[in-house]
Formats: sequence, structure tokens, C-alpha cells
Amino acid sequence: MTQKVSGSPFLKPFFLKTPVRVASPLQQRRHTLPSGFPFLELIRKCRISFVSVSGVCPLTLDEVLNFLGQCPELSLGWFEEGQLVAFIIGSGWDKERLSQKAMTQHVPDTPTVHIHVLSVHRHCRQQGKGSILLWRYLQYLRCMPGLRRALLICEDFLVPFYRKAGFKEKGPSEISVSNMQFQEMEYALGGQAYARRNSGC
Ligand SMILES: CC(=O)SCCNC(=O)CCNC(=O)[C@H](O)C(C)(C)COP(=O)(O)OP(=O)(O)OC[C@H]1O[C@@H](n2cnc3c(N)ncnc32)[C@H](O)[C@@H]1OP(=O)(O)O
Repeated sequence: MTQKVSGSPFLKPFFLKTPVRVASPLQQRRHTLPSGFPFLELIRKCRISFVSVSGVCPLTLDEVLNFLGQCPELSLGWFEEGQLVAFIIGSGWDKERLSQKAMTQHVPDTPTVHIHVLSVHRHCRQQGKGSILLWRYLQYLRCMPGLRRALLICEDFLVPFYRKAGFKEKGPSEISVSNMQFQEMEYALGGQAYARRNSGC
């Protein structure tokens, strides 16, 4: 499903005009990367337009490129008219809880996905896009064999946002970035046979 242009890996793209419907595999195949898709724009926006409320970009450019290169299938982008409006970057992890190492490391072939960042372009926030992309991403993960759960860390004020999406709190994270503290949250992907059967996987 990964598409490459000029040798660079890209987020798996999709257009979501009618967000509550999950696209069938056939429909997904019709979604093609716009020609000349500006990959570098993603990187630029990651720094300028996708930064967090506290002004911190959760991932460095090198880390984004690293994860896109190592596990592009765990990232997802939302494009409108060829422009990236939101994205999720994930990687694999193999421990019960996230540690500082998880911030920079991808562990392949594990049942746990570490969601490093969900980010919506600052002009497109509070329109439901973050929730929709996260929901779509979790549906997508459910379709991937062997995956059992997704983990993330977030600041306290975003706990209700992730709770609403079905995540459960695991308590304070041992990870700290620039003296910021985080809560760790978990989403169970397993035991969703009904969802899998009915989600076009
Ligand atoms: C694992 C991680 O990535 S944690 C870091 C999350 N990402 C960031 O901080 C990057 C900058 N922020 C963003 O990109 C976006 O604001 C996101 C991803 C947090 C939310 O995406 P949006 O599209 O704006 O959210 P969406 O419209 O779907 O949902 C809105 C809900 O999000 C929550 N929310 C969004 N931003 C905030 C905020 N700054 N403070 C508190 N709650 C917030 C609220 O619960 C809100 O619900 P309400 O409308 O009832 O008030």
C-alpha cells in the first residue's frame, strides 16, 4: 500500500469527503497520490503548521523521515486537494509500557503500535478531523494481522480527547520531553472480529 515517488516513502493517502464511511479495499485502491505530491511540504508543515499547543513539534525532521522510511505502513495522511491536512506517525514497540527509547526506535513485527503523533494543520483544527483520522487509523490497524494494541503519550489536557476515541489511561508516563510530563494511554485492537468482518478488511 506504500507509494514511493522519487525514492521517498509517503504516508498512505486517502480522501475522506464522507468521513463516517470506511472505504472498501477497492475504493482504497482508487485513491492515488496526487502527482508531484509535496513530500517536503509535510516536513515543513510538521515544524510550522502542525506544532502542538505548547509550540513543540513532537518529532524532529530526522525522526519523521526515519519512521516513514522504516515503517511507512504505520503512518497515515489525510489529503484534501493534494494538500496534507492531518497525519499520524506510528512505529512498532515491544514492551508493556512506552519508554524513552520508544521515542526514536521502531521494533518490527510486534503486536504494539506506538502512535508518536497525531497532528492536524492549525487551520483545520476543531473541525473533527483529528478524531476522524484517528478513528480511521485505528480501523486500519485492526485490519493488520498480528496487531493487538496502540499506545501513545499525551499531555493531560488531551486525555479526554483520546478517552473519547476509546483509549484507556495507563498512568503517568516515564517519558519526559523538555520537562513536560505525559499520560500514557492504550487502545485495544484485539478481539474485534466483528469490527474486522464489517470494516472491509
Ligand atoms: C500522541 C499525540 O500525538 S499527542 C499530541 C497531539 N497533537 C498535537 O498536540 C498537535 C497539535 N494539535 C492538533 O493537531 C489537534 O488539535 C489535535 C490532533 C490535538 C486535535 O485535532 P482536532 O481536529 O482539532 O480535534 P477534533 O476537532 O477532532 O476534536 C476536538 C476535540 O479535541 C479536544 N481538543 C483539541 N485540542 C485541544 C486542546 N488544545 N485542549 C483541550 N482539548 C483539545 C477537545 O476534546 C475537542 O472537543 P470539543 O470540540 O468538545 O471541545
